[in-house]
Amino acid sequence: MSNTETFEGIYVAMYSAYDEQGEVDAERVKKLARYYAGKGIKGLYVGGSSGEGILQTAEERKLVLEAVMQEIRGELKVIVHVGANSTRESVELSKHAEAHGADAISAVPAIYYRLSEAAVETHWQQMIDSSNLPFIIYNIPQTTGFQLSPKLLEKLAKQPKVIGVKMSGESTFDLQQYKVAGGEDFLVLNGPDEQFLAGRIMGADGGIGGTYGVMPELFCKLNELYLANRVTEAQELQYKINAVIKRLLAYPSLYGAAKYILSLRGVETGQPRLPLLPVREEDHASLAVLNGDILALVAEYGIQ
Ligand SMILES: CC(=O)N[C@H](C=O)[C@@H](O)[C@H](O)[C@H](O)CO
Ligand SMILES: CC(=O)C(=O)O
Repeated sequence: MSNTETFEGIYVAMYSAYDEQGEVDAERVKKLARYYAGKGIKGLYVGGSSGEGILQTAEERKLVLEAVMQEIRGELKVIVHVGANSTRESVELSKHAEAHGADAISAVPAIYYRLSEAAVETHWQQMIDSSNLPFIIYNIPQTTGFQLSPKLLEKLAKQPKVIGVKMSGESTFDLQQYKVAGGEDFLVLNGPDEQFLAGRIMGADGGIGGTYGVMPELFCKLNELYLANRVTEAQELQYKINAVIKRLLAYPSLYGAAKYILSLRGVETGQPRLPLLPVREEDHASLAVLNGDILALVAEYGIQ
């Protein structure tokens, strides 16, 4: 099977799961992974922006991945974000991911230092060389400040292990250029949830998203409508999804809001870790309304 066939589809960017003291809670991680396993998605993206990987120690990140693998290995594909500020730690996490049966690794460039393209290339290359897992570049220039050039992508993609890019930049033209630069079987996963449909039309093979976690069913449906060429209905659903995303983004903390919504469904994951702000008590009531509206949309689309 080709890489794109193997990995295309909808990936929930999984949130962190902490106990009430803010410690990683393996049981809660498992429960969260189990919740998603029943939703028709292709897989999970573990330890990315939504998963707060860069706010956790290497030991905590390992614990999270191990819990996920114990719970849903073989049921869902698992792409694990192993990017850390030091190459050394990223390599350690890559090896751990391979040892525990993850399906692919992925990484942002290192942050803080303004790194040259050569430095980022070396950083990624060490991870690629340290395991036999497929590698998916994570391009998110608005948070890292690093803009992946199609030239570097093309160079990296020549290696069989470099199978794709998670494109969180907002230009769908850049997305399409990555698709071209990567070649025939290069996987492009859409980042901005607000333009999933646009990304798909411009060449993405699926998506990984931070808001999918509160409405995975709706993104699966949107993907289905796209695949069935029902573009008008797909656009209508994307608009409805975007109204939800706009409401989510109006809170001081996207992940705080999303995690609170999950708690209303019986899936407890605690608060995000500082400096990401916790959900405010004064927002509980409006988040309950938002949760109701999401569930009504899911019902409207006839999804269980
Ligand atoms: C910049 C950023 O975090 N992008 C995420 C991943 O690509 C998205 O999934 C957003 O969380 C989402 O589109 C909401 O704006
Ligand atoms: C938002 C996203 O895709 C991530 O968690 O990395």
